[in-house]
Amino acid sequence: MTNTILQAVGLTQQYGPTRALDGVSIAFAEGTATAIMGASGSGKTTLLHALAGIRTPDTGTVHYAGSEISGLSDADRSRLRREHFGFVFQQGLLVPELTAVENVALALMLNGTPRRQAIGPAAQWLAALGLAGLEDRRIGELSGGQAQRVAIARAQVTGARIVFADEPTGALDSVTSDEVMNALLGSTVGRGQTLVVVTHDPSVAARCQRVVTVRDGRIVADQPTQPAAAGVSQ
Ligand SMILES: Nc1ncnc2c1ncn2[C@@H]1O[C@H](COP(=O)(O)OP(=O)(O)OP(=O)(O)O)[C@@H](O)[C@H]1O
Repeated sequence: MTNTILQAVGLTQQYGPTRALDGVSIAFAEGTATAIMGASGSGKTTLLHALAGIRTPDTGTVHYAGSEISGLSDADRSRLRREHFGFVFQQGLLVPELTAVENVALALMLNGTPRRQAIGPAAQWLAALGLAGLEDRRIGELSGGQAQRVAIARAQVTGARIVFADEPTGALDSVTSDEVMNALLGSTVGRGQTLVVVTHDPSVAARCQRVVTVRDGRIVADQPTQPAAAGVSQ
């Protein structure tokens, strides 16, 4: 029996005349990778933000590891996000003035870890993602795929139990996209953690165990992928 780590019930979100979420209920089993697909404007990012506690929906609840997060104060939700969740976006939102290892260490430092204790684990994560030797490069001195792997290391260094990714391969060519997905899957579901990834790319979705399709703020399909297609390779 798999554990449900995240569960949303009845999420709605209205932006003026636009119903971005229209009664979405969904649960995620721990240790699985789920792709969220759908046309532009269908509500994918709004759903991801509601699930991750970035934004409180108008109505509905989100439970993480059995506790309701939708009712937490902003400060408590921020702490929960920093300590339990990791984020990877299309543009990695890395700090260009800092080096690769400093960007990763920053996630730990924001949680109160002193810099000298943060650098070691940050360097270990970079090495695990194939970036040994590039620790002291600034972000502008890395390729797009390398920078996304720095973002994955930053999302994971705090021990995040769920990684939320929004178009993590959107700016990459197909070979680099595949490498980044290998890194993302290997560092999450490959270690028993959970991945929720918004993507337009069917080849990214095919690497996940489950594909959820959103249209007009509703889930219109929720299906497992072919077992042969899904999978984790390092
Ligand atoms: N802050 C906002 N204010 C007003 N409308 C918004 C806001 N955020 C999103 N919307 C609208 O809500 C709908 C859903 O947006 P959302 O970003 O969730 O879609 P999406 O499926 O992620 O799209 P894309 O694939 O283009 O990123 C869209 O019609 C969008 O214009």
